Amino acid sequence: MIKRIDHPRWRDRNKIQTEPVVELRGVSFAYDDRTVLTDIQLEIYPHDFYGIIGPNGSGKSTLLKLMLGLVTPDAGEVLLWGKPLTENTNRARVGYVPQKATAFNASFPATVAEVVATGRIGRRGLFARPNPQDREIVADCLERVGMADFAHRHIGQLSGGQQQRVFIAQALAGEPELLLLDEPTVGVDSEQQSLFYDLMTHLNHDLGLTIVMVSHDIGVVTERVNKLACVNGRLFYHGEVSLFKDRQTEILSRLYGQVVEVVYHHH
Ligand SMILES: Nc1ncnc2c1ncn2[C@@H]1O[C@H](COP(=O)(O)OP(=O)(O)OP(=O)(O)O)[C@@H](O)[C@H]1O
Repeated sequence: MIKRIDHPRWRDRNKIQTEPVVELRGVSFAYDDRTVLTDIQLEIYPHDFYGIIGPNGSGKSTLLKLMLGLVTPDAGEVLLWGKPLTENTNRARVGYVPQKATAFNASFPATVAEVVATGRIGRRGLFARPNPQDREIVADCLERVGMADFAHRHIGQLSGGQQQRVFIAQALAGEPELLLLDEPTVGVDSEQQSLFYDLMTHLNHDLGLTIVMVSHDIGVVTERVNKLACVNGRLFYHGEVSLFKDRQTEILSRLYGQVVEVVYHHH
């Protein structure tokens, strides 16, 4: 699975990448008549590890859904790799781990390997039988997330943190170049959380995967991502984390409407 991602254009990290992977141009969106996002303008570039933070109900998940084409903007445009989403034939290049993916019924009748194999559907079609290459990719993705030993266990019998790794493997099985994750560390203990971020850093640095992640935990996120969007109906900040940190108190108090103390976890 790495071969396709590990293309020379991904390897040369010093080369200036001019085309954003994701671009939102003046995007507004309402559920029925309730406006959730207004005039969102942002670009996400190859190799970005991009965090999205904001209060509850501020439109973070909706922002990801716009990038995925699960909802369509009322105004403005969403582009992936320079093409409007409506014309995009490359959705298979995007991996998605939705919110609460880990709230799994313990009796769900599927093994870890079967769940990860469903991540191949975008590549080989719904009814095609898995071939040896599919099986190799599934095994490789489980290995990558440290879950190879659990391949034949039932998904419902795993802990939240283990299930989370399986769903990341499922997304990776589609060989994405862009990985979108919605609150992936909710309900995961701090040790698993740290391992999760190590895995994301590995995928981002070593495989050149572009990662966009919604999170509540400002302290951890700002230690790990390189770019950040602060959203609450509109964008309050969008850009380098280093520049965010210089103005963090002011940005966060505008974003949350109160003074916010950021807790940093040191491991
Ligand atoms: N399918 C839907 N239909 C109607 N309203 C919705 C729908 N999905 C979300 N909303 C509303 O839109 C607003 C933004 O929701 P969204 O899930 O994008 O926020 P969020 O920042 O991800 O929230 P949280 O941090 O609580 O997960 C919320 O007020 C929510 O209640």
